[in-house]
Formats: sequence, C-alpha cells, structure tokens
Amino acid sequence: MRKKRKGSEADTGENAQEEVIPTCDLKSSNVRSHYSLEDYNRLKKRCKEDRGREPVTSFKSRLAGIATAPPCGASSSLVLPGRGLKRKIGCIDVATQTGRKNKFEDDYILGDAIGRGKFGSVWLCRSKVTGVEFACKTLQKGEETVHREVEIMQHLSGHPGVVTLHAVYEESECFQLVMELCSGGRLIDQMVDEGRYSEQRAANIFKDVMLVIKYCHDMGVVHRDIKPENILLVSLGKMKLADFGLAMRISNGQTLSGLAGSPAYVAPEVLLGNYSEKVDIWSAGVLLHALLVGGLPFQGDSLEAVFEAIKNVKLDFHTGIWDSISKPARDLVARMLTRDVSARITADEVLRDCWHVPCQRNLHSLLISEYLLSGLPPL
Ligand SMILES: Nc1ncnc2c1ncn2[C@@H]1O[C@H](COP(=O)(O)OP(=O)(O)OP(=O)(O)O)[C@@H](O)[C@H]1O
Repeated sequence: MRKKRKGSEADTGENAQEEVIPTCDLKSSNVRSHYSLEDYNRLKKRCKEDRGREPVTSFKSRLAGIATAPPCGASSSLVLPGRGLKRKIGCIDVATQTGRKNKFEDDYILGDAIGRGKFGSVWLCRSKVTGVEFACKTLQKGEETVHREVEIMQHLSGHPGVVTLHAVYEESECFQLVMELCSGGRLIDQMVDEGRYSEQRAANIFKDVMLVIKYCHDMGVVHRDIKPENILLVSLGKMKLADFGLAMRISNGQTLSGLAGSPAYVAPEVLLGNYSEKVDIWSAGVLLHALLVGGLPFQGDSLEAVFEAIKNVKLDFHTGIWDSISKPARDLVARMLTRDVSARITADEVLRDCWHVPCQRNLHSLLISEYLLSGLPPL
C-alpha cells in the first residue's frame, strides 16, 4: 500500500491544527514559512526545546501535505483533459526514460548532499560522460505522490523558470531525478541574510516568479507550495521554481480540495475546502509582502492563530513600513491578497500590472521610494 505524503485529504480534520511547530529542521522550509523572518531566532530556540517530539509526520502529513496523488496511471477526477495539458498523465515520459536503460550509478558519480526535504534527499552528482554537475533527488516509491511529482516535472520541464529535469532513473525502491543544478541557494536564505528588498530588486525576482506561475497555470498545473524555500537561485539573479511535490493538474473550471501548502502562505479558500490555481497568486502575494516588508503578513503564535489571521486579518497598507513603499506596489499586494477569489487577480493580470513593468504613471513613485530607501538622490 502506498503511504500518504504531502497532501492527503484524509488529514484535513482537526489534527491539522494541533501542531504549532511541525519540524525543527531549520534547514527545511517549515519554520521559516510559518513565521516572520524576524521571529526566526525566537523559533530556533523553541525548535531546540521541541526537538525530540514527533518530527516530520506531524506537519506535512497533517497540514501541508494533503491532497493525495492518484497512483500512477490511475484515473482521477482531478486529472481531466484541459488547458495546456500537452501530455496525458502517465508514469514516466519518454523524454526522460533514457535513464531506465542504465542504472543511475552507471552514468553518474554521486557527491555530497546539498539539500534535504522531508520526503527526499538531494545530492550533487556528476555525469561520467560529460563531467557536468547535476542535482539528484531521490524519491522513495512508497510515497503516493512521488509519481505525480515526477510526471508534473516532466510536463513542465523546459521552461527557463522551472528546474529542468534531465533524466529519471526508476529503480525498484525509488526514483532518481537528475535535475539541473541550481547553485545559488534558496531565496529564503538570501531573504533572511539580507532583510527587505528594494522595490526594484523585489520587482525583478517577483516578475520571474510570476512568469513561471503563469506558465504552470497555462500548462494546467497548480503548484500549491509557492514560497521562498522553493525558489532556487541561479546566476545573474535568475530563479527557478522547484519542489512540485504538492503540485496538481487542474483543468478549466475545475476545483481542488484538500489542505495543502505551507501555513503562512496558504490561501484562505484552502482552509475552507475548494480552490483553484488562484491559491498560487495568494502565496505569491505573501512572498511579495515578505520581499517588500521583510516579514510575513499573517502571523500568530499557533497554527490556529496563523489560520485565523489568514481568514480575517485586514492588512493596513497605510502605516508603518508601507509608508516608504510605492502605491503601485501596495495595490498589487492588496489585489493578490484578496480573499474574494473571483476578485483576486490572475497571473496574467499580475504580469500586466504597472508596478514591475514600470510605466510612465508609476515610475516616479518607484524612484521616490528607491530614493527613500537608499538615501541617494533619484536619477
Ligand atoms: N535542482 C536543485 N539544485 C540545487 N539544490 C536543490 C535542487 N533541488 C532541490 N535542491 C535543494 O534540496 C532541498 C530540498 O529539495 P525539495 O524542496 O525538492 O525537496 P522536498 O522533499 O520536496 O522538500 P520539502 O521538504 O520542502 O517538501 C531544496 O530546499 C534545495 O536546497
């Protein structure tokens, strides 16, 4: 029997709210995702105290992971032909089947561990033929959603904003996913190190994030776990979206159910039941807030409090730090963090927004806020 991984509908009950700090692995995304960046040190201490309690099973299995993937090849109401579905859902796509002929170790030399998620380890590896370095993610087959993660990565691979899947090796117990190596680290680590971003810098990274979200939506995929922990940096300030472990196929007009995501980034409608690809817009709005302000918009001392804030807190864009942020930037965050899903803007509309494509109308206010932040005179 397959185990349930991130996203099992069965876990949407009251247990979902029991766990406050689900994991103490500070290298993982959870602690940072749930709380403000400023709270990081405080949480570090609490995590230390909590160490020894039930670790991984409590979090993604109860909260983040929630919609189960259909077993590979099984039919599912969530896998319908729809927009952008360039291939039918299946197991392993031909393009990445080459690895099946050989074993992984015939073709690659395994190096050091470079990342660890709750459901897989990521290693450095080097091609024996070309000498090129890659990242290799090992996914144990027992996990129900593993097949879906592989399939969705194959479906999306090729876009400059998606981590390219180079090869898939299917072994009896696991899949080895050979991916392009993103050596710039995670956006979250840069955010923690550097604090809030200038509007110009935030706009640069945010635009790339939105381009890849729009691509996913056009391809009929909802990522469901947009957060800076899943944004990997590459050279020249470019980024790649990673970790499609919670991603789901969706067709036009279809809705998903099941609690999935990371608490601080989760959209209110996810907590209520039915939702669509617009959840990624909400999460990207939380990310934009974090980039501009240096903290998360919806916080609390418990998971319940965070959810309560997501459902009810009215953000005030007129006081405090927002004073130094341009009106177009504030407006964009507000339009993304709109609880009324039909009023929330789409990825396309976000990309057409004037803030990150400075137009005549708001260029001036952007320059003013850059000036206020930097102390340098505007150009
Ligand atoms: N292509 C890559 N290049 C470089 N590092 C990577 C790559 N893919 C993943 N990593 C590293 O490995 C970590 C874990 O990867 P990933 O998020 O895919 O695993 P996961 O088990 O699905 O994680 P999570 O616990 O967030 O669900 C990432 O945070 C990152 O540090």
